[in-house]
Amino acid sequence: MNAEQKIIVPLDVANITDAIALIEKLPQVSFWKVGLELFTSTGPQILQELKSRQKRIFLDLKFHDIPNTVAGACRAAAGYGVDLLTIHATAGRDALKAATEAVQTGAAQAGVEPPKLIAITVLTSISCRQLAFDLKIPLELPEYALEMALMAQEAGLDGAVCSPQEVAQLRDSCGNEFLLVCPGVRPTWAEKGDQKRSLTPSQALQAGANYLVIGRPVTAAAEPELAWKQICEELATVA
Ligand SMILES: O=c1ccn([C@@H]2O[C@H](COP(=O)(O)O)[C@@H](O)[C@H]2O)c(=O)[nH]1
Repeated sequence: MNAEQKIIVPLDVANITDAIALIEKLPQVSFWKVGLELFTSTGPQILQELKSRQKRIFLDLKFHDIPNTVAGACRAAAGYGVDLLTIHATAGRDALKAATEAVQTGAAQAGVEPPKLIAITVLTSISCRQLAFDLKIPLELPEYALEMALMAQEAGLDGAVCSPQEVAQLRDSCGNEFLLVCPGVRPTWAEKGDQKRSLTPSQALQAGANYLVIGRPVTAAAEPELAWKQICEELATVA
């Protein structure tokens, strides 16, 4: 896989028209992420649009509910034939196990390949201070992220979502087969926005990420194609 194929670009737009415009503006992007805003607005129609263009799909719905409910949602989502699907690790061990089984059932019923199910460890918009003082978690953030990843791995998930700042530690502990997907990636020239635990694309890849989720540095750039090219050039130096 070349460096370009390791970048996932989020379609964080309000409607199908804006989504298609963005997909057509960036024909080089092979892996798109559909998140809460767009899926809530369009439903599965956007997945069909991406499939008709032979794109890979990360369906980032971040399920977080009781085991029976996340299992139902995972069965339905797996039936769409997407490549990656998310659940919050903090849904708990039983929910993670139920979700793992449900993606297999849902995909088999629909006759498609099951998605890789990956767990959100700690949102990249959360700082160490917020974890301690707002969420009252009495562990250091990297340690907590690792505990969440290990629980997900024990429950049978395929990987985790973590910030680039924790990816090296998770890679060491979870091994090379465990998928690690990093949002919160920022080239030196980009605004951080609400991302609190960033590294650059090359640093994130060198630290052990399988995939980088890079949104606004590309999609909100004055020239998205140029921003994409700059990121690919940076990654080519490490890949
Ligand atoms: O911990 C997480 C989990 C998911 N995300 C998602 O990734 C993208 C990041 O977009 P940027 O514009 O590059 O900030 C976005 O869709 C989030 O929902 C995350 O940022 N952190």
